[in-house]
Amino acid sequence: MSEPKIVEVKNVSFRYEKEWAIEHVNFSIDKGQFLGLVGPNGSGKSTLIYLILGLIKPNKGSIRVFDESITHFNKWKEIGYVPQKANSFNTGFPASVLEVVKSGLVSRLGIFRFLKRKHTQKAIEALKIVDMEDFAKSNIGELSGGQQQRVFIARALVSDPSLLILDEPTVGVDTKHVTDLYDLLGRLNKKNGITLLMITHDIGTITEHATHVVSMNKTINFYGTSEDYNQYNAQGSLQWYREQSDQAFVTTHKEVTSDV
Ligand SMILES: Nc1ncnc2c1ncn2[C@@H]1O[C@H](COP(=O)(O)OP(=O)(O)OP(=O)(O)O)[C@@H](O)[C@H]1O
Repeated sequence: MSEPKIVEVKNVSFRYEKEWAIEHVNFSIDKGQFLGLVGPNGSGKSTLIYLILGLIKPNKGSIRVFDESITHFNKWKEIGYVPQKANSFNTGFPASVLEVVKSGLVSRLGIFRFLKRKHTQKAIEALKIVDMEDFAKSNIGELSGGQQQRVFIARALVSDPSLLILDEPTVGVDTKHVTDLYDLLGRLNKKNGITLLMITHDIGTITEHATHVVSMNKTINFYGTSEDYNQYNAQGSLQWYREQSDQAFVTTHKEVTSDV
């Protein structure tokens, strides 16, 4: 029997007011995948993430996370979330790196439980994963954009999630540190076994890091492996889909004729 999906989005449509923000979206994420979600501004990427996080409800279709309907799901510690522009603290922001990471242990129910020593220990462990333990006592506002982003990843990792969702983590991070950030994400995925879903505008480089890609503009234009996405881009969508349907025809034809 195949393993249950980590995320399963089935025929989902959502509108904020009159306009549909996303329509008939279908895709799933298996355990261990690193899925890059790409698309132009306003194409519905963040909306899709809010739906997966249960923050808004689909008007049509259904979503399952960890093999449970999103409407009943309550194991939120399984999901770490790094929101868009998390790294925008100014130098005056009065919180230490350790405090920011510990705040990731506040549950969605708002129970404030993070003052215990073991929680400090958990936060330090999360900072170690992102190579930021030396900055535990620093003020968050004193760090660079890339360093702040690592702290926010540590904040999302502090509850040991199996799925990490990141909304454009490379925005505001300089080129050298973008490479470091991708190395970190690769390590979390391959070494720590964390499934990743990441919104990005790095269309040129995402396939070097992600195993799978969803490209959307309200509806899904492409969903498949990074290898196939490179071919899809190289050939143009029309040619690519033509070849796919030709191949499907040949396969089906072979199956049918060999059955005769
Ligand atoms: N709270 C809201 N109320 C009404 N419309 C909204 C709201 N949030 C987003 N929208 C609209 O929904 C559509 C999808 O927006 P969304 O933020 O999901 O796109 P996105 O792909 O994440 O964009 P970006 O790459 O710019 O972050 C856009 O047309 C946007 O204007």
